Amino acid sequence: MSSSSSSAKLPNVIFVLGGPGAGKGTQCLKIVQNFGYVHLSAGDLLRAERQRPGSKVGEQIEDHIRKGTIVPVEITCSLLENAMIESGKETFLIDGFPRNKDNLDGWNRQMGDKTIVKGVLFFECSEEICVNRCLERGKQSGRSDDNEETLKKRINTYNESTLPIIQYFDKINMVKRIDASKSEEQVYDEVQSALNEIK
Ligand SMILES: Nc1ncnc2c1ncn2[C@@H]1O[C@H](COP(=O)(O)OP(=O)(O)OP(=O)(O)O)[C@@H](O)[C@H]1O
Ligand SMILES: Nc1ccn([C@@H]2O[C@H](COP(=O)(O)O)[C@@H](O)[C@H]2O)c(=O)n1
Repeated sequence: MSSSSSSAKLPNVIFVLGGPGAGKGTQCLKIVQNFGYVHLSAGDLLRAERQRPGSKVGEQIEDHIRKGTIVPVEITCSLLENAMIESGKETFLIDGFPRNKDNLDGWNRQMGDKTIVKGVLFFECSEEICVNRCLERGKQSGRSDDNEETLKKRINTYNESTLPIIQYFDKINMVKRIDASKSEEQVYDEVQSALNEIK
């Protein structure tokens, strides 16, 4: 992975991580409006690919989403890279990625020389709040994974596979912790301070 000072010409990336329902997508929308980043949600890209007529990996993606497990990085990273290229822009919030070691290793292989990772926004939130937010969202979202059974698996995947990735970034001082249990406005105040420090 390129460090923050390797080249001014490469696209800049901020990874956005946190538990399911922590509020990553909500805050990314606010950031886009005020900071001009392009928001790419790995989950949204996977859901769109799952629906795309003719997709060879649609069933595989659906299987992982229903089980709350992580899609192989070759699929997710290609979707991210294509979306980055199509946007024609140079600053990206990559939301919900890297979710496990396979994601991180795959990113480093495929994108490590093509991007600069500037930092990680970590939306810290209790399991209870995350689950409640997802169940509330599930009443309207139509998402096949916003239900109690899948949420147990998603939380398990988060604890076992994603937290170690956040800890890895923390050890190399790349993480900005945000208290995501607060109101949307309070969380966004913390987000702005964090982004100003990353820039
Ligand atoms: N600070 C907040 N306080 C209360 N509710 C919130 C807050 N932030 C987001 N929400 C609500 O919680 C739900 C989950 O938020 P959001 O979709 O942004 O989470 P996420 O981290 O992107 O989730 P996922 O990773 O599962 O896609 C949404 O219904 C959203 O409106
Ligand atoms: N890097 C990723 C991101 C997501 N997934 C799959 O999508 C599901 C929903 O993700 P959200 O970020 O929208 O909550 C997630 O549970 C995974 O099944 C993935 O495989 N890899």
